Amino acid sequence: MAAAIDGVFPDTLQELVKKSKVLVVGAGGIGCEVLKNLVLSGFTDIEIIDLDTIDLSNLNRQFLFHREHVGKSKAKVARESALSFNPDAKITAYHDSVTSTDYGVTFFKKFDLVLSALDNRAARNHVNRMCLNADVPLIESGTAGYNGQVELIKRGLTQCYECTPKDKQRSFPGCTIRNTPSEPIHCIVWAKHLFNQLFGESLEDEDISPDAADPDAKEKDEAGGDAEPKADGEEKEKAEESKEEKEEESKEEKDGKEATANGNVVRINTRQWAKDCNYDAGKLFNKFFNEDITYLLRMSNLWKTRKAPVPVQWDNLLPDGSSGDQKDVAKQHHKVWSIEECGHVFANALKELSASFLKLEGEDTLAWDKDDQPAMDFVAACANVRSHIFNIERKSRFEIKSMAGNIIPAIATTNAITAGISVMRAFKVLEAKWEQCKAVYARLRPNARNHFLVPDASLPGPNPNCYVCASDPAITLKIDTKRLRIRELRDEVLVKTLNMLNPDVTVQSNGSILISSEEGETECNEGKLLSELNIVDGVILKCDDFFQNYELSIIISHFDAERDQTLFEVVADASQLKPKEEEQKKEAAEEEEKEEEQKTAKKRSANGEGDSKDDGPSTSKRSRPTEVDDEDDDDCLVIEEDEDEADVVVVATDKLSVQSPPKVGSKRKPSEVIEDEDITEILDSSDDEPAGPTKSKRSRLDESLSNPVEVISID
Ligand SMILES: Nc1ncnc2c1ncn2[C@@H]1O[C@H](COP(=O)(O)OP(=O)(O)OP(=O)(O)O)[C@@H](O)[C@H]1O
Ligand SMILES: [Zn+2]
Repeated sequence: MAAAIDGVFPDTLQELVKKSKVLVVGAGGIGCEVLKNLVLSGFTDIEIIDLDTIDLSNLNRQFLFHREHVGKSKAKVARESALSFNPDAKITAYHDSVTSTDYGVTFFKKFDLVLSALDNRAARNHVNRMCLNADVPLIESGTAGYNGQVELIKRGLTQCYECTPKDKQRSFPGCTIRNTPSEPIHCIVWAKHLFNQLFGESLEDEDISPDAADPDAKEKDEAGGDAEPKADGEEKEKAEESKEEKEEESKEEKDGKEATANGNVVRINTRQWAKDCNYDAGKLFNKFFNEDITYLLRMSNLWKTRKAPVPVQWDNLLPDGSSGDQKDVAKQHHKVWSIEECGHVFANALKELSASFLKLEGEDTLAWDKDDQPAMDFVAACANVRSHIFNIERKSRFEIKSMAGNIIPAIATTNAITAGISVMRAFKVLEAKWEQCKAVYARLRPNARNHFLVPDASLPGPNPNCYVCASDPAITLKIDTKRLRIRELRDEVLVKTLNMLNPDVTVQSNGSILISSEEGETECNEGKLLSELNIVDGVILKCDDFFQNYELSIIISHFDAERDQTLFEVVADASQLKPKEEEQKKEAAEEEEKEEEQKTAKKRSANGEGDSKDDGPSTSKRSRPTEVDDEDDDDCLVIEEDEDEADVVVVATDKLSVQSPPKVGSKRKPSEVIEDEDITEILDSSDDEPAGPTKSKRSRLDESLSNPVEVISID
């Protein structure tokens, strides 16, 4: 405990360190380093939480763990190892998710400071909300490869984690994944879904079979609208059949289809069907890569402007029933496997996965994990076969692993530097030297002043429009109310996008309950479209997450989504949604301006002055502080705070505003629930917009909404 030695720290800081209670969230790459630093700095009252167990692949950078710890709780082993630095420290470890209801606001209030070392946005958002509620300073950190970032979040003083919109996580529409992939990632996502359909948690919106209701597959009439497909041939039949099926089956598991002798289609569950086939590699391969592709080819409209896929047959691929014993192929991680090799890998992985799956005896499912060899082999092989079929470049297993896991390789040094900065920031927080707690960015290349660590120029204050930390948060939800269902509003919008845990939603105008956090209370609403319940343009919803002590108003703004468009978009700052008239005026003014510019440019080029530079439209959107331009960096060898980071680029910030105290939880009692009949009655009484049938027959939620592909970012 070097820092506890007299003279290392000023006495006051030494005292503060000794008597502070801190929480570390995450015991991975950064968390292990943070814990070690805290203990070595003299902190003696620490709690640490991590939901995971130690994986072999963690050992190259998580130095509190060793080979014998593989499979054990990260938090618990981290605690044991850290105690070896100071056996007198009191460290409590929780092998649990920080989002569990066991760790509510009261739990967070115990701490003087929270240091988060997480790897995903959902958990970060949650910790952010808990710290705001408990009014505990949070030091938030993250790394991505050589880039690292540490920032302080303190209620009323700084931006919170959700004050600035984050880059959209990359996601793909369902019909692109199921019908018209054009990039390797589309095939990788499809292969992961296939894994889940066979062995994992099978989600309806991860269906891998062709989507016959794809609007692109329909004929367009002269006006450009949707027309029914041609009445002749199987195509129509299939589309009709699928339409009906989709309408009737929405919930239950589905997928496999087999034609009986009399031409009827018997629906069977893909998972069950695969089991019934004894996981015969040839049969499964032919279904996914031959029959389903042949079916897709019948949707001829899809291939008018695209290159048509070419089905692959197992027997042509691996003649003579070749069993696929080439085990070593799968070990060639950097090689791009041939299609035959993919076939071998597929067969071997299928054998292993099905054996593991059957051992579970229907009680559980397998979880896809990039570090699980057969699971990764399976996805790599299937993704490549599909890529081959759609004439997309194939990738090596190594590349696919990185794309499937969205991995930017973790760099131990960056983690160590970032954790070091986190703990140095912790000292400043304890001393309440807030101005010295500016965010710091670690970067690969030195800036013009030869610095690798660059602090922000200022401590950005809270965004008054933030939908989390503002005193009365509200968002506008642009949403296709004719295609999105209440269940999707809850799961995709409120939980996945707005990060609530278990929301209650009421309609502001009449208090009717749309979504209840009590199980079963509003089940009858779940399958209904928003528009069916008169949740249409202009309606305001009140959302309340009791556990997060979080209330949010949602203003519904309806739009008709196009085929490849996601069905909703959260607009945190309502001023971005200009009234239509104003928008038109603005567009007209811009148009005029453009014409004017063009005229000037023409004149200039006529005068030999060259083209004018188009700087593109300006945006008033605030962005998260990003790394500063090299030329703009100032003396900032970090940590020893320089007060004069003068010409560092400053991201527009709002003035500090004092937060209102956290709201007292006001859990609604079940007795206040309005029965379904009431809802129907109230909703029917509104004539804002008729609850007409949906335009598109697709009943599925776009892939993009249901399975955002996470991209690790350091924000
Ligand atoms: N909700 C959560 N509650 C508690 N811990 C969490 C939660 N979400 C993520 N974590 C933990 O945060 C840590 C982040 O560490 P890190 O980024 O090094 O990830 P990793 O899983 O150890 O490594 P990699 O993802 O590169 O294999 C992980 O140990 C992870 O288990
Ligand atoms: Zn905020």
